[in-house]
Amino acid sequence: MKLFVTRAIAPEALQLLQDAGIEVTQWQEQRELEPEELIGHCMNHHALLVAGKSKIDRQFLSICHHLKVIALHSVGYDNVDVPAATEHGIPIGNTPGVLSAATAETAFLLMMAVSRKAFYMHRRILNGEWGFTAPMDNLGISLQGKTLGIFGLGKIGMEMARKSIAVYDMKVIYHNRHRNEEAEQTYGAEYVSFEELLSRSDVLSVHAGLSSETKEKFNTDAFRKMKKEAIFINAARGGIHNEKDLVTALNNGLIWGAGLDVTNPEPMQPDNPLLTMPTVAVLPHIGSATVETRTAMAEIAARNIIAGLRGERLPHAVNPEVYN
Ligand SMILES: NC(=O)C1=CN([C@@H]2O[C@H](COP(=O)(O)OP(=O)(O)OC[C@H]3O[C@@H](n4cnc5c(N)ncnc54)[C@H](OP(=O)(O)O)[C@@H]3O)[C@@H](O)[C@H]2O)C=CC1
Ligand SMILES: O=CC(=O)O
Repeated sequence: MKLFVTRAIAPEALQLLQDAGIEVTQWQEQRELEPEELIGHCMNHHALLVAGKSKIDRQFLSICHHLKVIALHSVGYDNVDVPAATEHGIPIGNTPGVLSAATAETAFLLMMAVSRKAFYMHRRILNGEWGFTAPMDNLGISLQGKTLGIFGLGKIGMEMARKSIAVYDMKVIYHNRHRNEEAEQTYGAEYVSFEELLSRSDVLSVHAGLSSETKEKFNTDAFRKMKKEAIFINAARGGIHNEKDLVTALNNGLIWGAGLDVTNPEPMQPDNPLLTMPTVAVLPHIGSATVETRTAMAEIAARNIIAGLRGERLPHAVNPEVYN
């Protein structure tokens, strides 16, 4: 059985695949595969492991319908046309859970950095602008006891809630489509409407997946309803906010600051005005990027591939309906 992998992944996972007798070809170039190149490789393979942003759309699936399994090296699956995969009988695997702590850590880091203008202060030092430490200079905003609003309180949101309560004794409110009773019991999280989430949050942290429902949910209309002192954090998908509207909201003082691990589009261009704003911190989509987490993600992806090639149920399938 032959597997094509779209990026270099952790060696521990390659070992699992080899032990299972699977022949692995890894794309080694430091660029994303073009769609035609991906199709070309898939024609000669039985399985695909997608590590990166390659689009698995209906056209790709109709050409590569012989694939027995596609495993994502991510929990998010907005790059896949899941209904089309199910129609073609292809199980799609993802990597939930193992990356929740690391991704929440990234959101937490951004929240702290924005609240104390840390990235901006670093840039000023690099420019030789240490300045005076006068009482009213360089002031940030304290997070102690403030209200954290979570849009999409699932596995990563739970970790964000836990850290924010433990460190800053924050009050957690959230908006999902369904109530998260575990979060309500464990963290005293309060379920609120989307409008209330906007109006009450001191920090609003986005942890929902990207879908037609969440696309550009954070736009001028939403930013206008937020507190002027609020911090907006997005460590989920850049498509959930409208970036031009975010720039305008910050410039016009509709909100105070923003921390982004994900941008719209990616990569963010170096001349983007967000990169020079004092109350903005941007990271290049490194949410799950620790050695431990990426190894665990690769191992789950490998286990999904092995199960799929053996005709067994994937340990983590995005489309379990494929087995009906
Ligand atoms: N920056 C990075 O590197 C990383 C980013 N991510 C992103 O984080 C996302 C979340 O991951 P994870 O926590 O594991 O996923 P979960 O499925 O555990 O949580 C997602 C939450 O979002 C809620 N949600 C989904 N749609 C909506 C909606 N339309 N309105 C309100 N709430 C909604 C869901 O609740 P309900 O169904 O009740 O609405 C659920 O609680 C991933 O999809 C991925 O895009 C993940 C890992 C790393
Ligand atoms: O963005 C990363 C993911 O796992 O989803």
